Amino acid sequence: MTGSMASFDHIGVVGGGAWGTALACLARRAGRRVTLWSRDPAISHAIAESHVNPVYMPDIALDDGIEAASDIAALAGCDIVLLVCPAQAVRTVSAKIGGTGPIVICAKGIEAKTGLLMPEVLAECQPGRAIAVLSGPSFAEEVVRGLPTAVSIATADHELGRRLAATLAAAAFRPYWTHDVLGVALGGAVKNVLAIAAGIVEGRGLGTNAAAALITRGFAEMARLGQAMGAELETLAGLSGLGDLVLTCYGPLSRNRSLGSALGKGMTLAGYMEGRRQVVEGQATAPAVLARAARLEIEMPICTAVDAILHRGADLDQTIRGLLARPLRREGE
Ligand SMILES: NC(=O)C1=CN([C@@H]2O[C@H](COP(=O)(O)OP(=O)(O)OC[C@H]3O[C@@H](n4cnc5c(N)ncnc54)[C@H](O)[C@@H]3O)[C@@H](O)[C@H]2O)C=CC1
Ligand SMILES: O=C(CO)COP(=O)(O)O
Repeated sequence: MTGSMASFDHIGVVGGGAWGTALACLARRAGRRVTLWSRDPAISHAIAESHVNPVYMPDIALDDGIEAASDIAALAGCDIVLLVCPAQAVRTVSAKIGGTGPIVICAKGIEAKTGLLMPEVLAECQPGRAIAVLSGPSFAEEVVRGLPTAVSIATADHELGRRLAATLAAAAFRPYWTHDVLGVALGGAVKNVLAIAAGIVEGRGLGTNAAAALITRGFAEMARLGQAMGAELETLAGLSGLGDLVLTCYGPLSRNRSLGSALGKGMTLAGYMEGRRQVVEGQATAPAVLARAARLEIEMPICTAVDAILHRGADLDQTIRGLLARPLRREGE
């Protein structure tokens, strides 16, 4: 089912970063009314009035007709709200969203202080409210440039999934829907940690064989944890899991991969992040993934290595040697 009968008309967007800006443009292309709130009012007003995001996407002309809200309360009247802030801010920001319409989580990560996935956080902050997760291989800049992109939208309610897909679909944007909320949220969170590892492989000059092995064995880690938590393998092997893993591990636009690449070239985490405003989700999510995996007794050697390099002062080359020297085993074990 497509067309106006099935769609929502007025879309609220929370967050004026790269992805919130891209989703606001997309929703305009899909023919919707769009109201965007950013915690930095200068950004939402520049998007609405000058069609540019001066901080997060300065070189790209944006779609017109996006309305700026100076108060998040203005989004209470929207039919749906896209929540597009960093994962670690989702709890605080979501508590301020009024109204009763569905909230579509577009952040990818795990809350560090609780180990909860984004839909689990929302269930605590907005109990009883319909929740969906939008995730998949989708660099914001390519979406704004109108390049073809496909994503997953997960929600427990099948009919809502269809409506959300119909609402956001545009000529070059193709959402698929699924009921596997946990699988979509988990895949998007774990891929960011693995993308840091892929960046290290690139920055350290370990070669393309190593990059392919990293993606494959990284996916095995994602699938092990995801299945133990109740996610479906089909989802993990889909756009929001394997699809986004491949994009961020190979795509130079990835901020997680770029951090890894800098670490691989010898830079420190603090040095890389200094003065940088863009979120690098894998940093905070790495320890949270491991905490969740430990509870289920799941081994995640690549994610463990990333966490050790980022947060435990582990030596990069020694950590890589350690991974390569792990006991040999049957593939698929
Ligand atoms: N950039 C991309 O290509 C994509 C990003 N995402 C996800 O979307 C989420 C947001 O990413 P981006 O927009 O790219 O990040 P960004 O770094 O470009 O922008 C982050 C936005 O969140 C706001 N923000 C930061 N802390 C906040 C707080 N405590 N309260 C309220 N607002 C706060 C910032 O002011 C900014 O508007 C992340 O979870 C990311 O993984 C998902 C798909 C694609
Ligand atoms: O999630 C993304 C694309 O799907 C963006 O990845 P980065 O956050 O690593 O830039």
